[in-house]
Amino acid sequence: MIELNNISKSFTMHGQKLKILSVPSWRIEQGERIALLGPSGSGKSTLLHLLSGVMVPDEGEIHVNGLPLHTFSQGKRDRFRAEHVGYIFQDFHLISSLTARQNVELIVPHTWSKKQTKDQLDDWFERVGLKDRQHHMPYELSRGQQQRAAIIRAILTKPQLVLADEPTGSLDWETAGDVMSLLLNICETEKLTLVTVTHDLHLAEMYPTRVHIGEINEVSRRSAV
Ligand SMILES: Nc1ncnc2c1ncn2[C@@H]1O[C@H](COP(=O)(O)OP(=O)(O)OP(=O)(O)O)[C@@H](O)[C@H]1O
Repeated sequence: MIELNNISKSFTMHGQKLKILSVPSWRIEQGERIALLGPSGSGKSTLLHLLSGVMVPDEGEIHVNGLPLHTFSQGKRDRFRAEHVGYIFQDFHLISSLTARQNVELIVPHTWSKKQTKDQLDDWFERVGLKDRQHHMPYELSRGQQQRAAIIRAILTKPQLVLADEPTGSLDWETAGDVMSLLLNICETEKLTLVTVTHDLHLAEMYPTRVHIGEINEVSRRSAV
């Protein structure tokens, strides 16, 4: 379970301090799959950065399965992210000089044996429909295929939290539906907690839970009035 309490976050731009987030309380249950909606600039990505520990709140508390993320040093937050968070980006962030499989191999925990690694990767590339393309370079893959490889990279270690920021934003509508459905199915089967930022109301309909940022962020609620 993830709990946010009395969170605030401001940025200073051109000497002016601007409050972006004011979240009195938000609770995400283990295994929930949430589409996070809201207009551009309403703080959705900032909220994901707080959940992943990329940023810290100015005030307030974030607990992830009991871990007080808001008290962690940057090094401890980096380790937390590496161990407990899977991140999916709009533009995939695959390393262009490595094959799809090598990109995934990069995050295999050192505790996994060679056999466990081979079995897991064989299984996942088959499950996402990339068995025949896993040894191809990213530029040899379609955008949808690249995102499928990026999804394996995000979920392979069964992180406590999967965060996806516009994961289908650069895909055509049909591929977007397929990729979103794959991501949702994997998180349901593996019981992973998923928070996805999307602008696409149609894709958000696929999610069991939809949250408009105005429901949790008092700043964007005020600015929407
Ligand atoms: N590091 C930063 N420094 C200064 N301002 C920032 C920073 N990160 C975000 N902001 C500002 O915070 C506000 C919210 O940004 P954020 O990216 O969280 O919005 P968003 O809802 O994800 O928008 P979009 O849907 O367009 O991606 C914007 O006004 C943005 O300019």
